Amino acid sequence: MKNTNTPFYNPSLSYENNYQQGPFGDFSKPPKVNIQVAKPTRFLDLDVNLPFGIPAGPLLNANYIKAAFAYGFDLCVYKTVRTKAHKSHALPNILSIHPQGMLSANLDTVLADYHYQSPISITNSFGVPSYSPEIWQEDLANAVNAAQKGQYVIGSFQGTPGNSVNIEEDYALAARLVAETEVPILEANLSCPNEGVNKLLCFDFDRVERIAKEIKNSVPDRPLFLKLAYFANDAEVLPLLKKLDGIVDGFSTINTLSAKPVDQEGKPALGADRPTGGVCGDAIRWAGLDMVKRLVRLRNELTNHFAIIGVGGVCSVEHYQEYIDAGADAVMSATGAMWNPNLAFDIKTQYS
Ligand SMILES: Cc1cc2nc3c(=O)[nH]c(=O)nc-3n(C[C@H](O)[C@H](O)[C@H](O)COP(=O)(O)O)c2cc1C
Repeated sequence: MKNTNTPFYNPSLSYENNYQQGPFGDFSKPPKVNIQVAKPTRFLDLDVNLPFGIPAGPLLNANYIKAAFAYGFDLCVYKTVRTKAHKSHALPNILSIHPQGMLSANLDTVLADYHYQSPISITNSFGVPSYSPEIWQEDLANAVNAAQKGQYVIGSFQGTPGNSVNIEEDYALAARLVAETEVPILEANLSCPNEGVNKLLCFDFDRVERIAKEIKNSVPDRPLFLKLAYFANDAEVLPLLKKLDGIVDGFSTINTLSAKPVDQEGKPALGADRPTGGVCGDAIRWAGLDMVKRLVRLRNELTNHFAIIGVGGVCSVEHYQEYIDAGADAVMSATGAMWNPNLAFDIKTQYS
């Protein structure tokens, strides 16, 4: 294990301070190089320089998106927004975790602390904060304008119980507000808890179908991705894919695997009120790859045409290649990119 670079998001500062002061490390200054790939790749019906980028979360605002574009990340997801302002959880929001071997999808207990080491795995716990639309719409439009040739912003959003008459309408409203910024691609985050049920929204297939239809009715002219959690086998996700055929344009997967982060004494490391946290980074790559292979297999079986964005544990050129070999149309890295802002350039060096 070795120590890591300065991450572009500072885990020891609050979300608000990161929003105001970041990005940090290399992302706070222009890159020393500019590596281009020889030929663009088709993604949806767009030409993208390299189908690689940063998924929803670490790119908090236009300043982060601009830095990510400058560092060659060509698909940049603007952090998930809501229809009303929503506060972040208090610190800690990010802790390093040290799983013994591979993390399972069954709520493992893992040691969590502040020793960030490579290969990097973390737990993140923010509660999907958002500023109000008055603030994020202008900023997102600014981010969209920063894209250079072959680069695209994806606007991530989610509905919030209580913000509209029902959750379906709130997703549709959020989609409309995001689309007003001229963002070219939409992504609905469904890997959030379902109302009143101890399960994620993406496991409630009827509701997901209703949400996807409402969004499409509301914004018919923009490609729509759904962000999915990990499904452990083909049979579990097959009915969802059947319901969504022809409604959505693609899936981005995975979000995080849940775990119980604990300190040296075995107490909840995120605080007594947060016994579980989402794990991302190296420890979940197996699950992201498993999901991509599953979706590729089922896409072939169903003769569907959805696009797949592979996410989870991408920390190196080899990991990017593993996802492409598995059949992903595009690949993204959150944790890996946070601790290695030159990751897109590393990959482009191999492909140029
Ligand atoms: C700091 C941080 C914040 C995140 N916030 C969000 C979010 O707001 N919406 C979302 O859909 N996913 C969010 N995620 C999950 C990532 O998009 C991604 O699915 C997950 O981190 C797995 O990728 P990784 O292993 O490359 O980190 C967040 C991840 C991190 C590290």
